[in-house]
Amino acid sequence: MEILETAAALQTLTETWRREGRRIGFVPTMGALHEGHLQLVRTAAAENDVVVVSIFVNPTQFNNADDFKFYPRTLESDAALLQGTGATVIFAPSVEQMYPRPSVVRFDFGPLERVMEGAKRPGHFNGVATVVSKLFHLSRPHQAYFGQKDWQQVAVVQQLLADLSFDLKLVSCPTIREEDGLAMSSRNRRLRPEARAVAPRLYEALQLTAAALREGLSPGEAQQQGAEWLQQFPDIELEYLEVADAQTLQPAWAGPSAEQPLVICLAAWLGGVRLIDNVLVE
Ligand SMILES: Nc1ncnc2c1ncn2[C@@H]1O[C@H](COP(=O)(O)OP(=O)(O)OP(=O)(O)O)[C@@H](O)[C@H]1O
Ligand SMILES: CC(C)(CO)[C@@H](O)C(=O)[O-]
Ligand code: BAL
Repeated sequence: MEILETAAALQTLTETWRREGRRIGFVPTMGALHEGHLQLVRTAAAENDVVVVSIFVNPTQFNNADDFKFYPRTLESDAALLQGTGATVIFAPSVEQMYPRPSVVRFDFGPLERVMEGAKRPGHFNGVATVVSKLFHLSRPHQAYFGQKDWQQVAVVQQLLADLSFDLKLVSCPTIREEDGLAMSSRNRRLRPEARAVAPRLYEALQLTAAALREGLSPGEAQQQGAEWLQQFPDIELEYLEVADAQTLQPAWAGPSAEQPLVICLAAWLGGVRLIDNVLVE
C-alpha cells in the first residue's frame, strides 16, 4: 500500500483510475486510526474497486490551538493498521500541500452550523467543508464514507454535496464502540485513567435520555434529565446535551415519530479532552 504525499501524485492516480472505469471509495480521516476508521475502510473496500484513505490533521477546522497541537499523529502505525483492510493508497499530505496559500473562501451552513459543534467550535465546519472539498477534488470518489459519531458533520457534508453539485454519494456508517459503550475516538488515547474510567457514562447518559423520550417525556425534560444525571460525575464537564431533529439538527419540540426521528448529541470535557457522541431515536 503506497503512501502519497503530494496532491499532484494523488490527482494523477485517481485520473488514471477514472479513465480505467474503476469505482473509487474515499475515507477521509485525521489519523490515529482505530477500529471505527478501519470499519469505514472495510465497507469502502467492499463497495468499490479501489480505496483512498486520507490522513491529514486539518488545521483550519481547529478552533483550539492546544487541541491541534496535541492531536495524536501516528502515521507509521496507521499504515500498519490499514494493511489487510482493503485500502489501496494512503494520502498523507503536508499542510503546505493542502494549503499552498491561505484559503479565503468561507462556507456558511446557516442554521445547520448555528447549533452544537458549529456553535461551540466557531469556524469548525468552514474548515471541514474546505478540506473535504479539496480532498474530494483530488481523490475523485464515487462514494465517500463518514462515521455517524460525527452526526452534524454528516449533515453538513450532505449540504455541501448538494450546494456544490459534487457528483458522489455520501455513505454514513454506524458508530463503533468499545465494549463498555464508549464511542471509539482518536482523542480517547489522550484520556488519563480516571477520565477513561468514567467516559462510558457519556453513552449511558445518551441512552437514559433516549429511554426518557420513549417513555413520553418531552425533549426538554429528557434533555434535562440526561444532563442532571451526568452531574454526579465530577470528572465530566458537560458542554451540551441536546435533543434535536435528526435531519435539520434544530432543537426538537416534540418526541420522536416516523416523520421526525430525533438525535441526542453531547459534547463533554474529561480532564482537558473533549469528546462527542450521539444516539438516534426513531
Ligand atoms: N467510533 C467511530 N465509529 C465510526 N466512525 C468513526 C468513529 N470515530 C470516528 N469515525 C469517523 O472516522 C472519520 C474520521 O474521523 P477522525 O479522524 O476525526 O476520528 P475520530 O476518532 O473522530 O477523532 P476525534 O473524534 O478524536 O477527532 C469521520 O468520518 C468520523 O466520523
Ligand atoms: C472529515 C475530516 C477528515 C476532515 O478533516 C474530519 O473532520 C474528521 O476526521 O471527521
Ligand atoms: N471527527 C471530527 C474532527 C474534529 O474533531 O475536528
